[in-house]
Amino acid sequence: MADVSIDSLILKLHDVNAVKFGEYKLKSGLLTPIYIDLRVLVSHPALMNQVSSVIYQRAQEENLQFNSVCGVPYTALPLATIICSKHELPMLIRRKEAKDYGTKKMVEGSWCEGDTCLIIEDTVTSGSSILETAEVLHREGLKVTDAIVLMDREQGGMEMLASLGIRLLPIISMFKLLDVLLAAERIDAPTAQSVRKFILDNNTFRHKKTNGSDAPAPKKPCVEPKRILSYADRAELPKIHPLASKLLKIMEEKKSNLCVSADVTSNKELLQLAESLGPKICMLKTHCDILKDFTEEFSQKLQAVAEQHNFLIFEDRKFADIGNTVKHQYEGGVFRISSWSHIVNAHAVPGPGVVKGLSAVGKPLGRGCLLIAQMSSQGSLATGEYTQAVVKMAEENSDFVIGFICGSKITEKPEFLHMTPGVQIKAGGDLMGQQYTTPEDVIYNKGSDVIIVGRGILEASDWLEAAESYRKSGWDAYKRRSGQSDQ
Ligand SMILES: O=c1ccn([C@@H]2O[C@H](COP(=O)(O)O)[C@@H](O)[C@H]2O)c(=O)[nH]1
Repeated sequence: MADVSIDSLILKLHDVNAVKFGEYKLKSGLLTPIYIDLRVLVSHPALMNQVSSVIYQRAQEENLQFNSVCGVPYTALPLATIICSKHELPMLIRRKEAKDYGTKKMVEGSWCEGDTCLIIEDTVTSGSSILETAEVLHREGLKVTDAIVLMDREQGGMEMLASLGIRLLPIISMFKLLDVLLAAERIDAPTAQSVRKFILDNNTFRHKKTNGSDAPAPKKPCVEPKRILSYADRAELPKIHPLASKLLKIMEEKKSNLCVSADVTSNKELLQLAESLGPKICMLKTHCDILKDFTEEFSQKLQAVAEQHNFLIFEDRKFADIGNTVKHQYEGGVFRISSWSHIVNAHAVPGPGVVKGLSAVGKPLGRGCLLIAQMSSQGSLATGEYTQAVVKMAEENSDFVIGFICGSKITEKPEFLHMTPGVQIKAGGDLMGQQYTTPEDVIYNKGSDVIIVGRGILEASDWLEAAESYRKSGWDAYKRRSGQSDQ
């Protein structure tokens, strides 16, 4: 990053009272225990310059291609001005109200039809201000694909914008800010905890989409919607990984985006589950280390059932060590996972070495890997900047990484598959922090591709009936999303 580290930037923002703790009202009317007031920056020119440099540097690091820059009025306007002036970039100004004289334009500046404009924002909660600006720019014939924000409150803005084709790139995310202020003893642990709880409890995207009849009608996207490719279209993409292509074809053929999480503890039960639910699923997820009697013979039988019913096996091993260690864990030991599992997954925490190690074993076998970009459990640290870094890691290793474990669509690249656990017919949770959302929410609202369901099926009195009901919900949501609903 630019001249300053993110940690010192956070402390400087706290010094100038741009981060306030107490009780404040958000644009939505909601009371919040933390308020980010970046309007104060105009009185601190050195800090203003530092913030502008960090934003510009982010655009450089991401290699963003754009023709102009537009700051969301008003706080981000001077930031955009400094960046454009220093780097001689064309700037556009979005008016909040049209003039009632002269040109009556809503956007000031010059541009050509089809130009791409980079949006800059100071703080994001729901993403609605960025969306309003993007809509105005779009009406003027401009494209918006990316927005850089200094402070992401991590309350669903990123997901909402992603669902409309705008990637949000945050410099500071709320959880990072809290960690830094806590470590520097600027706030105490109960304050940090109460803010974390507020953020997790008030996700504007999840709330709007899952709140049924109380929720306001979803805003019609005014940003040019990207053409929604079907699973079958995506299976034929020139850059698609062969295993991802195979899975997409299975999904289309079996009309199923259901992955059953086979969290049972004996070989016999697991084989029974695979045999009975095989026709309903595109993928079976295992945790081989919870089986009390795993044998190589069992793994061979499981492969035969997968072959017979045309589904893939995904061992949810969540590798998270250095490359050399995961290579051994994947290939050897009691489980010899690479010999029977088509897909495995990994945390990105160790850095790209974890993918290199797994890829050394899996790539020659035609296997694929999912990176864990988000988790369904409450308080997960895999959010914001971390999630974005995981997407980048996947893009850099797309010869082996075929997609993500995530809560919602996190990249617009159609070659990557999005798979979401924490799914039940009713939203809710368990006593150990698991959070559930519905098949409709995951596939239709959040744009994921595959629902991963465990106890929603395993605890039902009739596994087959429950699996069919999840298959149907997931498939109907996909059909509605791609505008092919026949309901
Ligand atoms: O973020 C994650 C990642 C993995 N899982 C796994 O999915 C299943 C979910 O089981 P349910 O019974 O449907 O809760 C389970 O195997 C987890 O290990 C997840 O839940 N969240």
